[in-house]
Amino acid sequence: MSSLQDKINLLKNHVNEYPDFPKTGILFRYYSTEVKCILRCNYRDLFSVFQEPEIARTLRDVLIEFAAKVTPPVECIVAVDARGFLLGPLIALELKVPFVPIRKRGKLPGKVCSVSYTLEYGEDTLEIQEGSVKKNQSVLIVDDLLATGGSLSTACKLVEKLGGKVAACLVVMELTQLKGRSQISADVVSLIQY
Ligand SMILES: O=P(O)(O)OC[C@H]1O[C@H](OP(=O)(O)OP(=O)(O)O)[C@H](O)[C@@H]1O
Ligand SMILES: Nc1ncnc2[nH]cnc12
Repeated sequence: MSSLQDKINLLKNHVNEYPDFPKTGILFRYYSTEVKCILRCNYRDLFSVFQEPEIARTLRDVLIEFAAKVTPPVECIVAVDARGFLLGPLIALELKVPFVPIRKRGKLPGKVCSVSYTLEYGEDTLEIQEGSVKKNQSVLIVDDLLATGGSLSTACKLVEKLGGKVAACLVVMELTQLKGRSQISADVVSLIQY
């Protein structure tokens, strides 16, 4: 039986990396005022993990192990468009709690709550459906990757606007040099750090 660290190392070995995606030298470069330099980050593709069912099963098991330990116990899983949707429902089904999506602007029907955030060039908006998270519900927010923290901190704001309590954020990968976790007041757990 392999240890938790063995499983995480196995996952790390199955995340494919691409140096110049989506565009050579332009996207996935981050300006961080903290470290006062331009960082070029390889694109980390979580989909490669899902090409091998045994590795995907390992990812699911590890995420569930972390999610089950969150206090107060998780009552709702929220995940961020789009790669977060690979993970959120897997955990929600096992924990027998609802799954709620946060999507990019204009993708969710019905009444929505919106929060905008700044990107290196421009602005983006994330949305959640009104009433999808209940008042005081203990929420776990899930995503594949934490970079600058813009997406995850905006997701926290949306959950809080609906009256939910962010118990923790869980990501598979964290680009630590970008210090994204400093944007988030809730606990942040990452499985793999680069
Ligand atoms: O910490 P941040 O700087 O906000 O970056 C992290 C976000 O970037 C990626 O999503 P992306 O917007 O590329 O969308 P996708 O999942 O639809 O590919 C990733 O899935 C995270 O949600
Ligand atoms: N380096 C990266 N790889 C994959 N997705 C990302 N989203 C933001 N930065 C990323």
